[in-house]
Amino acid sequence: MLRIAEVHAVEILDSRARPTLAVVLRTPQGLKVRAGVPSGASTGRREAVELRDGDPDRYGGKGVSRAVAAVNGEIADALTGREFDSFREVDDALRELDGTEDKSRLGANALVGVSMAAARAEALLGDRELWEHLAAVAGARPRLPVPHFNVVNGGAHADNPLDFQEFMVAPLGAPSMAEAVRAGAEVYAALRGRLAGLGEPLGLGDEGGFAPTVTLEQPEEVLELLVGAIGDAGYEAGRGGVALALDPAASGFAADGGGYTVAGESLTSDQLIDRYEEMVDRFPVWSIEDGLGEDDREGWTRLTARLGGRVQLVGDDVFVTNPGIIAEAVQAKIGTAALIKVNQVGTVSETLDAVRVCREAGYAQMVSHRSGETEDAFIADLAVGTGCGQIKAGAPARGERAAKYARLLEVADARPGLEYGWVRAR
Ligand SMILES: C=C(OP(=O)(O)O)C(=O)O
Ligand SMILES: [Mg+2]
Repeated sequence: MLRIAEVHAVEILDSRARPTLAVVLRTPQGLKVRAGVPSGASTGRREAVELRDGDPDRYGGKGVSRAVAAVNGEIADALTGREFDSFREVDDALRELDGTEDKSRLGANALVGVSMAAARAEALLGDRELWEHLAAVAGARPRLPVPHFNVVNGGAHADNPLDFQEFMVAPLGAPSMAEAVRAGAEVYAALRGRLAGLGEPLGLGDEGGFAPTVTLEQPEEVLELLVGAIGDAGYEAGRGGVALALDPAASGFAADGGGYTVAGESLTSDQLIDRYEEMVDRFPVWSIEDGLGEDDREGWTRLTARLGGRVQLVGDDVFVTNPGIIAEAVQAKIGTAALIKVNQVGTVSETLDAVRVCREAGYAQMVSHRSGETEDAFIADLAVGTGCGQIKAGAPARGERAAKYARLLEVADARPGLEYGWVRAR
């Protein structure tokens, strides 16, 4: 039973110095919880709509005063003093109040902050850790996820020539959460040394990975560098040690008339698939997210048929954490896994529904941060609670990313019995 005494939003800044919301929720028992709302840059077209003010004189139109006002006005009026059986009922009330398919009236950023806070309050009221509560609600077996550290940034997350957005290292073979985080940090340090040796500036992209501007243009050059850095740090590059994962975020370099442009070269979908196949042959790449654009559904089906047996194919822009869209994609044989982002669908309970649809279809899941983050580590608990076995939360540097890894370490330390690692979806 969850009774809401007060819900209140404050405008804060995210990790890109853009406004977002912090939501504070109080219960009559004197409990106070807080949630920070993340925000993406390379968003899928069918994501739930983040409400921005559009006033060019404030934050270039990116202000959130309308979303803040929605929480402090309509949402607070509707929820305060009410008693709910569960946070799912709070989510239902939020959706009903908003009244749109895409949550555009009150804003998915307003809704998701309240939803996260409600889930957190309910966990505390039941004297449970958030991950324990989410596991109970989802009917899942909790597990510590393989962290995917985004160590080189490009695309929409960096001002550099790299078209691929994310180059990640994933310690699939680590024996524990603590060893996985250590591997991520040691590879990051080794990579820093290699980049310095190349004369690259050591500036960072939005997710805390390096953003080389001078010597690297082709994705294969970055993969080669990463294999070198993994070796420098004393690890084996591969599934038994530290593997590689990509999020090209291909919608970001899709050409207008169809096809793609990578490092100035025009490629058809099939040529880009050939290129991925060569990467998988040459490098220990174990997972590719958004290898093709969200509108290239036929290409996605061919990509899945060709590479789905060799490498995990994760849908992000193409699935947008939407249970209905994922169910359609399963029918169309698109991808083998889904990225799971709470703000992409706009409530925690719909996020758990998306995870369930994946699980039933034998699709793997990777819980994800956004490129604009706060210090809130909700997704660490979500990853553990759903037992999905995978998380991506950026580089092992910068407070807003490190906070997620810190929370995973804290859970691992408190519950030595929890297993670490990736799980085959079926
Ligand atoms: C985390 C991502 O970036 P953003 O938050 O900008 O969508 C992503 O594309 O997976
Ligand atoms: Mg992505």
